Amino acid sequence: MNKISHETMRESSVLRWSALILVALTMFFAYMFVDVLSPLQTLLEQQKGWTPEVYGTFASSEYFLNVFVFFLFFAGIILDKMGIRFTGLLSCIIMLIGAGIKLYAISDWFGADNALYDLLNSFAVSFPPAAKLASVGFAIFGCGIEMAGITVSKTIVKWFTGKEMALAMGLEMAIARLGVAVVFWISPYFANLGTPDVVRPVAVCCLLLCIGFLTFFVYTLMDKKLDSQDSTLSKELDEEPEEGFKMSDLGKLLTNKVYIITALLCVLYYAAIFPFQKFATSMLENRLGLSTTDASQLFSWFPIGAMILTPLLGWFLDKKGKGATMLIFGSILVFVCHMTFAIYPFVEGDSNSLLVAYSAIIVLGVSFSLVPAALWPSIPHLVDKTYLGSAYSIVFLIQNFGLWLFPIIIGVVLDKSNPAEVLIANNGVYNYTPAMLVFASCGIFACILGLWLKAEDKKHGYGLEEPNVKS
Ligand SMILES: NCCCC[C@H](N)C(=O)NCC(=O)O
Repeated sequence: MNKISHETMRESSVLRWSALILVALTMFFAYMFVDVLSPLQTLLEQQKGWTPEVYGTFASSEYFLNVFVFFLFFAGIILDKMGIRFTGLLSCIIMLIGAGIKLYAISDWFGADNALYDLLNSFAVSFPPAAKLASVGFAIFGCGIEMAGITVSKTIVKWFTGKEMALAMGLEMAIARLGVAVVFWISPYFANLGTPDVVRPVAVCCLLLCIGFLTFFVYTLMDKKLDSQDSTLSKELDEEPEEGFKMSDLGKLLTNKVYIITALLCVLYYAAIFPFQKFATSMLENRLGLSTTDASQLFSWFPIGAMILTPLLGWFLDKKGKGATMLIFGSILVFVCHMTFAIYPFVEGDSNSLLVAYSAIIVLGVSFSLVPAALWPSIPHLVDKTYLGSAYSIVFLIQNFGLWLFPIIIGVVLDKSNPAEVLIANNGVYNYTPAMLVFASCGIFACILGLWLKAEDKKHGYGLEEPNVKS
């Protein structure tokens, strides 16, 4: 009898980690694009007249189509039906189209003599036409990045199941966080290179997105080879092919209590992170009296902290487990950080105030390592792998609802808590306390859900507290 070799590309650690780096680079450039305007809120207000409410609505548009046209739901089905290569490339193309529209919208080419400009100027006049078109572009881009996100999660499960899965997910997120940190440095730099201008950094990030497309393309060559090795192996072992996604699987997902608790924890936790990221620079400018560049560089320690710790915590989860406990601690820390920014009596130019702000940002970075490192590798413990793509897409869909809603809520809270006369009396300095209390409350609710999840895991043994690597 012939001896069957079980060796595939995933057994080579060099190839496995190379695959990870290629897809992680795609996410690196995508995350850079997401936050390219985040450090420039003040410049957008000065140059383009985008008030906090306009800016908040624009920031939330990234998630609009995913939530209200259910794009993420379809993305999950496309991923489970069409596979990683098709879905990944499609997501890159969608990101490029959306990014191009956003760039055009904020550029000088889109001006008053343009028919589309006039059309967009004919309704909701308090929302500038450039912000409207930029929001459309960002909404399209948002479909692409979320589709890429679920594709990359499934890719990691494909290459790393039974191996260093949490470490790989942690490393992928660390590379994405590096993208955010980098953009918080380079965006104000490019904006201020010459006459201050918001278009320059966006153009640079559009170019970088093209590199992300290329790295994913190279990955598809590896993916194709792995699929052919897997199908040869299945034939030799006489295994039944996998059935793939069925509509009935959706019912199974939505009635899976522990999966729904995880999704709700995800929406509340991330609502306190990504929407905060959009307002953080401006919050630090207003609370500490910092310049845009200083505020942006201070905030960049948040993704840097998360970048350093996420892979370490992923490694810890692989070896020691304790995933549900990590979710609880991470939620407590997000609360601590936001409460600090809500109530600490910061004084402009005071070194203690600066120390407190740095500490709170680092605490947030630690939190943002604990939760993602534990959350995403927990999904394969809770659902069947035949509909894993859809499982990730539904969690992202629920999460996206929060990510859409919260920038709008925060924009409105900021406008309402800073009426024009108060703002003038405060020399244009915004009061951020009510907005930060909204973010802090998300941490409390996420913590309660974390405790519930841990109790369910203890009762039913999903393995959330178990290590991933089976020795
Ligand atoms: N603005 C980028 C949002 C990406 C959200 C994505 N659904 C996600 O949660 N990714 C995992 C992470 O921790 O970044």
